[in-house]
Amino acid sequence: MMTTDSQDYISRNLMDHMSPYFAKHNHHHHHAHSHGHHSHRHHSHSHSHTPSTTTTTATAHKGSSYPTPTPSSCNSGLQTPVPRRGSLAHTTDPLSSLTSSSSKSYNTPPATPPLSFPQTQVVTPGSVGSTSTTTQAPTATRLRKEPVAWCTARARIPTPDGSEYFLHIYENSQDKKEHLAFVFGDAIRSRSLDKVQPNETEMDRIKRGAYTGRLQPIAVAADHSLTTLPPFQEQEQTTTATTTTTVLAAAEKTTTGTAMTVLAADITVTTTTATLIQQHLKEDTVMTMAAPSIPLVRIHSECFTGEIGHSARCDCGEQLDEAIRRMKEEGAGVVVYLRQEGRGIGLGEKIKAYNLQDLGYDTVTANLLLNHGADERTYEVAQGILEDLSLDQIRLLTNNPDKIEQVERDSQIRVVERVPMMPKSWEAIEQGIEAAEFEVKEGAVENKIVKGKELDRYLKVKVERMRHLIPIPDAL
Ligand SMILES: Nc1nc2c(ncn2[C@@H]2O[C@H](COP(=O)(O)OP(=O)(O)OP(=O)(O)O)[C@@H](O)[C@H]2O)c(=O)[nH]1
Repeated sequence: MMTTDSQDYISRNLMDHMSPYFAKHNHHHHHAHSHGHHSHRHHSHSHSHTPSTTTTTATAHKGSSYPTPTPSSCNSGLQTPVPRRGSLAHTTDPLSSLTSSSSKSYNTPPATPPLSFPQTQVVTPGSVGSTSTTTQAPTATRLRKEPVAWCTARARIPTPDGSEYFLHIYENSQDKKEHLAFVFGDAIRSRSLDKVQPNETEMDRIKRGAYTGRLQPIAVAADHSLTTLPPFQEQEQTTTATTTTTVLAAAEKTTTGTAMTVLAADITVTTTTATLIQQHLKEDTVMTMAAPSIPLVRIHSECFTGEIGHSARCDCGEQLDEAIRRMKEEGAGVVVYLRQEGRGIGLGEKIKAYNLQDLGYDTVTANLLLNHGADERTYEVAQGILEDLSLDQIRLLTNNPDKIEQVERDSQIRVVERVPMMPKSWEAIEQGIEAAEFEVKEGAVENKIVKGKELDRYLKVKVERMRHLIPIPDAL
């Protein structure tokens, strides 16, 4: 799936072809390190996260009496010492004590990111490949201090049809949940994951997924001790590439003091250290990169019932499946999976809301009757994840205008296109066919579509009370 499309993107990592542990992936990646020039945006940590402004919010309803119902988420063998890079030990990062351990538990996230990012980063507006956009980023120069979200681990997930994606695990500064990103295609990289951490070894990086290409099995000793890795070799690497896109002039200092400079037009990337330099690195190469297309993104909120529980009360499972199917089809894209169950009220409260819905209250009113907002979700973490993936221009799969507004708010992220998600059962109605006859497209995991009276009512309320942009079929 990701043989051609992924080349449309600029490789954001300098570690391609790295060491014999990686299967050489299907193409010449290139090493125009674009992290530094990408947007480091200002983020106000001080503003509180107001609930959605979409609808009549909870406050007006708190404590009110119930109105009349109106129908309508190991390796003990890794002891063998792997040569450590002395230069990496010299860090001024005050957070280094938090960061050197590769056995950090994801369940106890630090209050601050594990990596020292430059204290202030001047961002010049615009980005790589900003050619075919309809919305322009603000022109003001922005400063930001800390990232909101950072990737702690990543691994390849093969899917039944033979395609695959990389699941990224994120920690963040806002809550203690593990939010996720399903990344399709090889070109979309996490800046925080790729950054070299103090004292880390090659194996540390492999364990947390900070490699490019694909891992391949190594000989494991009978006692399961780790086969000795060849010594790490530091060398200077210069990669030259030309690009047809406009690349911002930028400079970045990593935690190790590595200077990386990206110049416009003819990009010359020079690193003196930082990356795990491959012994088998090819000679300098020159290649032309196409302008990257704008990636498809789905910002999806957790829904246990709809995704795991086969519920026909909502179309959440179908939406997740459809988003993944489309990204497989395009060979690129990201599903940002936020642990905001029940529009932020949590599974237990959503279950209570379902009882009220069975009494006839609609999905919005049921939330309000439980003293919750109609929608308590926030999108700062999603913004942080998109920023970490260097995605500031996106095509967003959604029917929800509130989501678009919130993801763009106080950020340079721009939704350059909204890609609608028509519920399949409504699509069937529009096509004048039975839901059973609806042809589920190749690549979908579920071949059944969600349908029923409850779903129709839920969808209608989203249109009527939550501004969702889907046409209600005439037959309803
Ligand atoms: N409180 C509550 N939450 C629900 C209900 N049904 C689904 N959800 C949650 O709503 C979230 C999905 O929100 P949706 O409004 O379907 O979709 P959206 O993400 O806002 O909009 P789209 O991008 O257009 O799909 C998930 O967190 C679900 O758990 C419900 O009846 N009550």
